[in-house]
Amino acid sequence: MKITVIGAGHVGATAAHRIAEKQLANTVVLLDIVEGIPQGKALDMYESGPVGLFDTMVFGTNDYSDTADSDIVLITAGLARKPGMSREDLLMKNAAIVREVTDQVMQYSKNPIIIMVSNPLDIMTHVGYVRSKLPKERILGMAGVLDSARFRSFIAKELNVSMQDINAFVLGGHGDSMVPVVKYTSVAGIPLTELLPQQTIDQLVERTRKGGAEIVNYLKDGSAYYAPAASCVEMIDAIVNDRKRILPCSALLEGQYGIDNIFIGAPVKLGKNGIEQILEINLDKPEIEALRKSAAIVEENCNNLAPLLA
Ligand SMILES: NC(=O)c1ccc[n+]([C@@H]2O[C@H](COP(=O)([O-])OP(=O)(O)OC[C@H]3O[C@@H](n4cnc5c(N)ncnc54)[C@H](O)[C@@H]3O)[C@@H](O)[C@H]2O)c1
Ligand SMILES: O=C(O)C[C@H](O)C(=O)O
Repeated sequence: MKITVIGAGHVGATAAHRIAEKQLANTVVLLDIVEGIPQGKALDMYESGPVGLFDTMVFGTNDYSDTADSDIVLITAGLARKPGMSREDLLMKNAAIVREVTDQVMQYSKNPIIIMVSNPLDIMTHVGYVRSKLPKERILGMAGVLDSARFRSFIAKELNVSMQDINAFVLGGHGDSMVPVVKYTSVAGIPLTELLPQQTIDQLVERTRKGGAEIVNYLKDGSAYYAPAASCVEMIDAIVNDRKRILPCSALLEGQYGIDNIFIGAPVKLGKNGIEQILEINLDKPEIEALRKSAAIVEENCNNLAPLLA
C-alpha cells in the first residue's frame, strides 16, 4: 500500500505522521511545492519510527514521479483561511492549485482513490473529479467526519460522558450551511433529544457550524489540523482495511436527496473500492431543505469555476 499526501503543511504533515504511526501503508510519500519542507518533515517522521514503533517508509519530495502508482492520494495543498475569511474566499486560488495538483497526480497514478481536503471542500472535490476523470466511487472529500467529530466532542463535554458513546451525523456542504442531523444523533443509542433541552442542542449545533472559524480565530494565521488530520486517517483506515464504515463524506450525488451532479456530504459506505454505497436516509422536511440549500451554494460556486475546469 502506497499513500501519497500532497501538501506538507499543517494538515498534510499531521496526517502523514498518523498514517505512518498506524502503519496503514508500507510507503508514505509527502509532496509539497516548497523545496526542503517535505524532505525535512518526512525524514523527521521516519526517525520517530524506533520510538513510535512503526516501520513505515516515509519520504518527502517535490517530484510527482515519486508518487507513481499510489493507491490513495490525500490532497491538502492550498491556502488556509485567516480570521474574517470564509472558506469560499479561498475558491479561485485553491481551485487553480487543486487543478494543477490533480493533473500531476494522474500523470503517475492510473487508478488511485483521491481524498480531497483543500477548501472550499465540496467544490475542490468537484474540481478533482472533473480533472482526474476517476470513477465517482474513487474521489471523495473529507469534512463530514470532522464536523461530526466536533459535534460529538461538544455533546460529550456537555453531558460529561465518553466521546465513544456518541453517534452523530453532520451532512451537507462544509460551510456555514452544513446540516447537523439531530434526529440521528444519540448517546449509547439514546436519542440526544431525550438527554438535552432543545435550547442546548441548538447551541451545540451552532457551535459545530462555526467550529472551523472558532479555531481560526484562536490561531489567527491558519486553520485547524489535529482533528482534520485524524478525520482523514479514519477515512483512510476504512479504505485500507476494507472496513465498510458508514461515514459522512463529500460524494457525488446523482439524484439522492433530490440533488444531482453535486459533491456534498452524505452518509457513505467506505471500503477498499472507495465509496461502495451512498445511503439515502429518511430526513425531516427542514433537514432536506437545508441540505438542498447547502447543495445550491456548492452548485453556484462550481458554475463560477466552469472556465477553470475546462
Ligand atoms: N476539509 C476540511 O475539513 C479541512 C480541514 C482543515 C483544513 N482544510 C484545508 O486544507 C488546506 C490545507 O490546510 P493546512 O492547514 O495544511 O495549510 P498549510 O498552509 O499549513 O499547508 C498547505 C501546504 O500546501 C502547499 N502547497 C501550496 N500550493 C501547492 C502546490 N501547487 N503543490 C503542492 N503543494 C502546495 C503549501 O506549500 C503548504 O505546505 C486548506 O485549504 C484548508 O482550508 C480543510
Ligand atoms: O475552518 C477552516 O477553514 C478549515 C477547516 O475547514 C475546518 O473546518 O477546520
